[in-house]
Amino acid sequence: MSHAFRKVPILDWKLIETGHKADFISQLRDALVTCGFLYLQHPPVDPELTRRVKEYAPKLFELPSEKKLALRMSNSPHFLGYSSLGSELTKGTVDQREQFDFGTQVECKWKPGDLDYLKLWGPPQWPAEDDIPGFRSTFSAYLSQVEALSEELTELISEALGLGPHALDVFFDNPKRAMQHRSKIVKYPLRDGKDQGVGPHYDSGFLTLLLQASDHRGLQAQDPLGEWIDVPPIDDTLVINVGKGLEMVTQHVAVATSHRVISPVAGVQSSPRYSIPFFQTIRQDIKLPDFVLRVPSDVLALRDARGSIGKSESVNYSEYDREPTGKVALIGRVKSHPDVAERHYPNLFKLYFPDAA
Ligand SMILES: O=C(O)CCC(=O)C(=O)O
Ligand SMILES: [Fe+2]
Repeated sequence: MSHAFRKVPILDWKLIETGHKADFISQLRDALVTCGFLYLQHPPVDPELTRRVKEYAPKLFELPSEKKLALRMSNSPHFLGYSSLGSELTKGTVDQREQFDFGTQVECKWKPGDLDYLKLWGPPQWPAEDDIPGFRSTFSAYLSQVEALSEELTELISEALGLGPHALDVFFDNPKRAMQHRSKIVKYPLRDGKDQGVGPHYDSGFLTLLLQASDHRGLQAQDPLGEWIDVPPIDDTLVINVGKGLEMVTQHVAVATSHRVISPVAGVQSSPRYSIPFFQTIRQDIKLPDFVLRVPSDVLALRDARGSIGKSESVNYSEYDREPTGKVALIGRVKSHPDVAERHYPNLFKLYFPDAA
């Protein structure tokens, strides 16, 4: 028997800042087990920085088309850059969104002869400073604060699972800041019908920290009974959700939840929706089944009391069973962005799109 969650829980970071960590951890455990989604209210990210990042989002898409296309993702073996409307697939269906993929700043370590997935991390394509003054430094400062928050959250999650605060360190490189986390700025334009902004999917890594950058509904999470639950924007919050990687290493105690975005409807809404997810990545070189955590039995009992998770139509990440995490991430990118794959990973492109001309 599974339980519906109906509403996404709201956790207040002020509990951490005012010495109520135990309460926060207990609410966190509950959210991880039952929902896999939560709002984090009053996150430790400078509100002024968040405000400026939100303000930049529409401006980025107002750049002239030729400037956007000069940053097209197919320039980049790292799958970083601009994707025009309709160029991305979720489970074979076109998503109605336009986006810029960025990441924390790293150099590409790949050299000829290395494994192909090592090419996945590398420098983002930034717009020219003159075209959008202050954007790069503002967004980089935001990413750095969200990255720090993601690190704090992984420690709290570890404690919520009854493990020491450092039990999840094994999933990150040392130093952590040598890793590339990804983030993107997404625009969902107005559509005429009930269009797929982004189709039902799970996130692949550990945690996603999402800033809803405009006042639109549209994001929905699927509860275990298959119902789509609204996750509307709430002021001064980030939406945090569990990815398939975290679910797997916690023996499915923390649950990855399928989610989607319905496009804003012309006539009902008057402007596009914007959002800014930050995807926390994990070390590229390990196979997750080799690193499953020894979660204590009282916490496993919470999972068992929750019951099984309903099957859904979402994209899944069965490759985790046999491939290192870096390869799983690369395969995910190949499936979503075939044009980039065709240019930079022709063998994988042929494997996943055998019918392409
Ligand atoms: O735009 C959103 O609110 C969610 C986007 C999302 O789920 C994703 O890009 O993985
Ligand atoms: Fe997602």
